[in-house]
Amino acid sequence: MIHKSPTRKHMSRFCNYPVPQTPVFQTGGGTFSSRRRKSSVTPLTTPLSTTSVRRRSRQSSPSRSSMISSPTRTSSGSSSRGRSAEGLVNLDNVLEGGTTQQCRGTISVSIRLKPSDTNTRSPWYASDDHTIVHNDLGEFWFDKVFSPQTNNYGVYEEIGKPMIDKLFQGYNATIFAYGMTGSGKTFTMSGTRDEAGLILLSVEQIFSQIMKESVNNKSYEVRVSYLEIYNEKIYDLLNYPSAKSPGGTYGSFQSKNVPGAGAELPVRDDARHGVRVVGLTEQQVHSSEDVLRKIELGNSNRRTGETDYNTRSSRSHAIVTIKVTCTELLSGTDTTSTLSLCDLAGSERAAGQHERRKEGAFINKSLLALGTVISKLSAVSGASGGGAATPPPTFGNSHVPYRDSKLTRILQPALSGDSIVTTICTIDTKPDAMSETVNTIRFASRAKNVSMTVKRNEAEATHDKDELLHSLRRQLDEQQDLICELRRAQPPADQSSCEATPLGPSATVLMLRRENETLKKKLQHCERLLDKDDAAVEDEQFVEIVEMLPPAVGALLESKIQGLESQLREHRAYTAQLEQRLSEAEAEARLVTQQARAQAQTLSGDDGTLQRVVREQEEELEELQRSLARKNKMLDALQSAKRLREGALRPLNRGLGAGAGAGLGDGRVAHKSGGVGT
Ligand SMILES: Nc1ncnc2c1ncn2[C@@H]1O[C@H](COP(=O)(O)OP(=O)(O)OP(=O)(O)O)[C@@H](O)[C@H]1O
Repeated sequence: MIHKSPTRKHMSRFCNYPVPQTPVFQTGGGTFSSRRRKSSVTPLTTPLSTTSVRRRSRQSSPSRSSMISSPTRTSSGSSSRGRSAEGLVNLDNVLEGGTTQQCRGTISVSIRLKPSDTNTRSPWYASDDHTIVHNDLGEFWFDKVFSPQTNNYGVYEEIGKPMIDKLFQGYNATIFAYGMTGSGKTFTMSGTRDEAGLILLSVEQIFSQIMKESVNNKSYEVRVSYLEIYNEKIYDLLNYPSAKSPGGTYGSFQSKNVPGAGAELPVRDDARHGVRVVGLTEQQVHSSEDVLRKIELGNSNRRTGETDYNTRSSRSHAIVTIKVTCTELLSGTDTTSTLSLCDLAGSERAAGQHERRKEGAFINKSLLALGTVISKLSAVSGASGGGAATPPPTFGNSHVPYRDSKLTRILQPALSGDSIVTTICTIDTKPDAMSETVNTIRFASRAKNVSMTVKRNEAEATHDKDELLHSLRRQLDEQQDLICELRRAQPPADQSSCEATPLGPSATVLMLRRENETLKKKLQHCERLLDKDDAAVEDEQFVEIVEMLPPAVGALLESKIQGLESQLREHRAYTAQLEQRLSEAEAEARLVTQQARAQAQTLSGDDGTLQRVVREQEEELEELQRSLARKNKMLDALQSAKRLREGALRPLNRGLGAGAGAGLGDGRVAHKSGGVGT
């Protein structure tokens, strides 16, 4: 959006470069002041209030250093927050039942100035965080203007992070980079080895957010796809033949080696999903590293070549789509939101080389189609008054030529209100790029005028309830098996619990103990006898009696005592032997117990961990049982509702007959496909 219309003087001096249109927002022929425009046309990613912006700024700073190698804070990055928070306070959300169901506003547009590689003073410069100035053309106001000093992280914080936040609120989000060849689109989106780009930073944020949100019975699935549009043909960059032709571009495909790889993919209007690329692979990913590996693979497949402005110019439009599906386990509902990151090929003047010229023609044609679509959307928005106060128009597809190129067909859902859209327009401020820069500013101005209403994706019931139940039951069984296994592997809490295991070495110990007990009792008995005998022998009266007895009787008594003494010696020897065996058996038992403990520790880390694991498993088991009970209730309710509905519909169906139902279905399909046409 233009902050100040260029003066006549400026226009006459720069008549070779048609100046971007004046803003469409006018009252009684006059243009709104910049402050008025800021508050009336609100980008969809703008935070709700000043406080929320400031809070987010503080919260995001700790993660900054962890995400980039050189966390230098640019002056523009830090000052912009306060500035933007002043003017952009009204997001115009529609609230339904306390929850934001849709967002209304305009496409958010930013300009990024590429650092100059010469000492020549450029006529373009950023005068503040929202204004780009040309010495002669005047000032142009946008949601954000990034000075040449802003690094990729600064750009990500301003335009990438708010989009990820929206993604997790259930909105689709699209970021695309537009600009002339060599102006920094790929640098912004993909970054370099030293400086991560928007794709990497966004993916990291998505996975860190998933880590935070994966509690409270939510589970996430992330899928990635990557396509390119080269010479008006769509290719899957993740399903591609491996060999490159000499010269850096793909000359001929070797699809015979990889089935389906490298084949051109058609675009179709799907009744359920709208516009989609048929056959595009979506690969499941589990970490940001996983995504990056795939994107690197895709990048190596992307067609590049040398142009006058860029030694490694992207010769195709490339779109990375990250699909995040959140499943609420308790309600069994899924919400899928997609983030699309588009690195468009650069607009350029005619190149010398034939191949480059041909590619350039396709690139320019598709960018022209995109420009026309944006221009139409901008005009429709302008005609309806733009701004948040007036409801944005529903774009009749017949007015907007989406079908003029593959790029606009693919971007059609996003531009028709299916997604929050942010565009970053990169410009190279060197003098010989002047006409391309003016074109980019014109495109950006028109994009800034496009207002749209974006609906939040609705949660869908998981299709197969039986499958969910089955999987919960299976989990339950597995948990129970695991608990039993852990209990079996767990060593006894104390030594005496050896008895709990009737087999194995502890049974030997038990047997020996019992034998020992018996022997001890026998020994005690013998000792008692012996004690008696000894006492008797030592007893003076007993001795007197023995002496008084006839010698034969005395001798008999004495021999009895001696017999008892020898029996006692035998028992003592036997007891010593048994005690020796017992101590050996106990040593063996200790060894076995230690081994059992060690085994259990290997299984669970240590005794405490094992106990904890068992406890956690039990808690989880209880939770699953509760969840199962809730599911069962829900199923019952659904089934009874279904029966009721069938009961209610039966007389109606009989009245209408089968033909009427088929007619309704056909009518819906015809209406849908008619709606998508141009
Ligand atoms: N903001 C920037 N800071 C530092 N270097 C940059 C910046 N923008 C671009 N460059 C450098 O300029 C060169 C061209 O950039 P890049 O390849 O990103 O351009 P592009 O717009 O994607 O071009 P094309 O459309 O031809 O693919 C690269 O070497 C890149 O590293």
